[in-house]
Amino acid sequence: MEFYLEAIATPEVKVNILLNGGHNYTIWLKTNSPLLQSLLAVIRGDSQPQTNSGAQWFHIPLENGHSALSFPQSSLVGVVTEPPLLLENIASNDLQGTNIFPTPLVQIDNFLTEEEKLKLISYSLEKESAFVDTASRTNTSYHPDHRKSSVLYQFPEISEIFLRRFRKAIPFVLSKLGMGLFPISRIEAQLTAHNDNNYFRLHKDNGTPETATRELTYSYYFYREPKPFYGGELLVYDRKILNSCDYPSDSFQTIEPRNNSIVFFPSQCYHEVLPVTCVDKAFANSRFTINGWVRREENFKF
Ligand SMILES: O=C(O)CCC(=O)C(=O)O
Ligand SMILES: [Fe+2]
Repeated sequence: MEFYLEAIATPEVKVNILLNGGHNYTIWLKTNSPLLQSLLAVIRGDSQPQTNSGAQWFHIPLENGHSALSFPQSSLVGVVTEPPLLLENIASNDLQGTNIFPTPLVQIDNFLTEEEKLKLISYSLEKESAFVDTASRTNTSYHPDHRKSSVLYQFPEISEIFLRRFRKAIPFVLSKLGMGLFPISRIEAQLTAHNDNNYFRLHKDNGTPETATRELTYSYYFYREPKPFYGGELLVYDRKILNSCDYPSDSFQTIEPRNNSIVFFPSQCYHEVLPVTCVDKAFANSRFTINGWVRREENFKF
């Protein structure tokens, strides 16, 4: 199922520009405005080097163009943004001679109410016959055993329960992960079941042209109590950059699929689901998830 939203992340950001000498000015900018990107690039220290013609300048129209704020790039000391836009400090990581980037990750417990979670469980059990094998969509002759699980792509009856909570969490989650806000084109969601000896081998979620706009991966876990399976941990790997390509590093975090918890991480990070052991093999005793991806608008670049 795919949900189309206008943009749940704030479309406009309040930016307080801090200049040398203690001056500051507040303006409002769209999250995808080139001016905002340029201001952030200067703060990050990755703007173009200055040319012979002298210092580069910012010229910012104010009051519908009746006045302008002009200052050289070198006067920009910082910006205060509301909501917070956090910058990934790639440059300083390079300086330290490391090409390993720890994956930021957030897991939130008690994401839904107990009643809502129970409703998701009984809904999933009612729909057992509508679940399909994931193998046909994911496995290839090259990787015949890449994934084993079953999935339900349509579940309109319960999407609202989940989405209500999900929408609210996004700005907090992006800020916790150190990811900037982005205009959201859509949120994808699927309901999966991992039963005995089901797994999903190492992969990342945005590695093809069709999936390239996925920015944020999430997985919400729910199942019957007492916990009817073991295994099924999610391993999320740190990133290793070599010759501008990224690979999973040897280091990873192990996420216990705690009942009624949701985990978030950037879609560019490699991860895998370890095999589940579900002794009685009953569908009702599966490790269930609602999982998916938050996509940015196609033409938006960080
Ligand atoms: O079930 C999980 O914990 C993650 C699933 C996953 O990685 C995916 O569906 O792409
Ligand atoms: Fe994945």
